[in-house]
Amino acid sequence: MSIEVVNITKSYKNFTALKEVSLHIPEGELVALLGPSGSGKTTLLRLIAGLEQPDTGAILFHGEDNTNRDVRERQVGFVFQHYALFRHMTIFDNIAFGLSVRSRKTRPSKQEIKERVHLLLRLVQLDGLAHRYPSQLSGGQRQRVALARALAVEPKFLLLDEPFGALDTKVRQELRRWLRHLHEKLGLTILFVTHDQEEAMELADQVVVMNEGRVEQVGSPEEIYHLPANPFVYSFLGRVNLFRGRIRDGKVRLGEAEFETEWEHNSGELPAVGYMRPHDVEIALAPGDGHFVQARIQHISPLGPIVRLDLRRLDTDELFEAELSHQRFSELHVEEKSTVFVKLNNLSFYVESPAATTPRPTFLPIQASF
Ligand SMILES: Nc1ncnc2c1ncn2[C@@H]1O[C@H](COP(=O)(O)OP(=O)(O)OP(=O)(O)O)[C@@H](O)[C@H]1O
Repeated sequence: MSIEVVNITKSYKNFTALKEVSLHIPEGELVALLGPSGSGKTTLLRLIAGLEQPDTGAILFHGEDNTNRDVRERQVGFVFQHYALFRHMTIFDNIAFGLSVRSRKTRPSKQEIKERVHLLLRLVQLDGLAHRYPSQLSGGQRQRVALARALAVEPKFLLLDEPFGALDTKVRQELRRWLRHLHEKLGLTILFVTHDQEEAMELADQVVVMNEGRVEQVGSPEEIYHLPANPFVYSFLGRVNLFRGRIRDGKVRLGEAEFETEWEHNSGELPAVGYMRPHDVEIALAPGDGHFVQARIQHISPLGPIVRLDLRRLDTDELFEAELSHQRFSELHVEEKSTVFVKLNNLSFYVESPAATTPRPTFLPIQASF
């Protein structure tokens, strides 16, 4: 079942939690809503589920308007961060709950319910635990029961709100792999909320990046990582260095480094910012071809598989980070206070749009040639 969110706005008193949000979630996709705390992810999920009503806009399931349908009519499966199983019920009864409370006309027979629950228990790899109570399971097992319970009523799609948020890293990783596998097996449309970019990148077919009640970008994990639409997305998806400079007549100057770009606006000189990931920073002991600037190593931190260097540019005084493999680091024979040459590689430039009329700045990514 596909989901269409059309121009939704939602306010609480005088606070606008969602601002003109539109989104298309194709049938069968595993989609992540990713954003910082307070960006509106849960609000959007609750509106799709029918737990809240939008001020304006519409929600369509498979092209059919569901905006005014109530939560039960929408046939959505939910799982929240805190598993919220019924503590006084066995695992079997928890999973069977949604079916056994149906009206007599639509309720399956006892035998059918039993078969379905056992099928689901096998699916979530918990067969044999039907007679236990939630307190006798681990956090990861409880969360799988919550998923089985959501699936029992054969929902049109699944909405998961930080489903693994309360679990430790190792269990989270296991459950992610398991959810991916489950999705492949069932082919169900799944929309899940996370503020963990690694979780979104690892699991999702499409990632929706949200910020301050708006959608900043929708794309595959590769697209949002390699072609971020604006500085917010760039910064949210991992560590990043910022180099501030100016653009004029298509040339960006960042301290002593100068870059040709395809910028064609005739708007005089404007501030431009270059973004660069720490793992793209190349360190050398002598300048080579390209854009090298000099920097002094302030601090060296060996961090598992990589070594992180904190550096200070000599031309602009800007601080930035580089991440090197241990092998490259040992080849360089550098130490704190060494001066090195840094290649400004793979920079993405953004200029705040001079024509922006909206209350928030729009950014124009520009292509540069090196
Ligand atoms: N019932 C409510 N009344 C008033 N404000 C609300 C209500 N629900 C949400 N908000 C506000 O709307 C904004 C968006 O909240 P929401 O829970 O959707 O964010 P989120 O992205 O899911 O954040 P988190 O990751 O922290 O759960 C927040 O500033 C929140 O305080």
